[in-house]
Amino acid sequence: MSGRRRYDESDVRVRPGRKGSRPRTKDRPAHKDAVVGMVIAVDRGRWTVRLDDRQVTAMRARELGRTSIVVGDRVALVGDTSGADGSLARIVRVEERSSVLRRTADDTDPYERVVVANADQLVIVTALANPEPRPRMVDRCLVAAYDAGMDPLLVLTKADLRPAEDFVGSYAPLDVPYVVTSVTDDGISGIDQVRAAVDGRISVLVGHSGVGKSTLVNELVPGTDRATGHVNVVTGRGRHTSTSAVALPLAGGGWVVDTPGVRSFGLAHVDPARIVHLFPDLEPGTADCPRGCTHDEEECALDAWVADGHAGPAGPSRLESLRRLLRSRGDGE
Ligand SMILES: Nc1nc2c(ncn2[C@@H]2O[C@H](COP(=O)(O)OP(=O)(O)OP(=O)(O)O)[C@@H](O)[C@H]2O)c(=O)[nH]1
Ligand SMILES: [Zn+2]
Repeated sequence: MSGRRRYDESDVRVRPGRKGSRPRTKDRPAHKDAVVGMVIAVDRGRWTVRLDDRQVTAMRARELGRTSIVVGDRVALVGDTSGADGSLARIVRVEERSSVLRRTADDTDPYERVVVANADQLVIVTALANPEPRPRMVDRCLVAAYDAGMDPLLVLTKADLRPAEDFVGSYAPLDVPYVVTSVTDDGISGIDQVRAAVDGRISVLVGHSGVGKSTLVNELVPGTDRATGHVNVVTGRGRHTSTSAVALPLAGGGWVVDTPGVRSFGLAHVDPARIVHLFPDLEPGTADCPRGCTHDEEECALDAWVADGHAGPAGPSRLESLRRLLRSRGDGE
């Protein structure tokens, strides 16, 4: 069954069927006349695809089997690609992905699934107060971003309620870029910095309810009202779309992908070595670790290495940050 294994781009290209149960079409057409666009919304077996000058509703061609096609995917379309009311195109190919962001499995769905493809930045929105920041959630997002090959950006909202210093301080050893925002009488202070950071890129926004994500999105994407289900902007359908990821066009080029239904990311597959690799100042210190060291255990050689000053004065706080990220994989928050 398709659900037993994780699909990736190589599956998309070479294995159209399910585990060989479906005979591969000998004459699989090259689809030279296909047009390529980006998936901006997915809703009940229909994909909304943005082409240069129009938006097209499409279905998945049978030859693709149950291949996952998600927001951000670049897909080739054939058939009626006019985008006219009631028209339906066929997705016949999914282009190779440059990044995949996975959400974690939940009780009803034991498999990790790709939620967004080809995004290059993960914007982690956290309120400085009301609701209280959740550092462990932020840590998990950071690991997910690094693992997906995406740049992280912290957006710290509601600075009018609490200064950002303490929170920023706890991330200083990680050197994560951040922007501080607050709603004022003249609009949102800090929004220009956010805009500059997302300009021309594909950014995925994550954050818990109430942190001010909609406030930011409404400001970044004029004409979007996330609270009312952004009906007109994307799918032309109703509110239910707001539980799945959706890509919204930025005025200055690029996209923000809102992920209302995504609470957590799958990190179980992340190899500790990949996290250590993000700490080039500490990495050489693992040479003396026992085989299979988790780097969060008594035998870990990093403690002595840092104590000997090899990682400089920032060593201890860097090691603490590394361990925090390593532990965040098991949090499941
Ligand atoms: N004091 C203060 N309040 C803010 C700020 N930004 C947003 N809010 C308020 O916080 C509340 C939640 O904002 P939303 O933008 O709806 O938050 P959200 O993250 O989209 O939350 P959901 O819609 O539940 O997903 C609203 O009452 C906003 O007016 C801010 O910078 N300062
Ligand atoms: Zn170790």
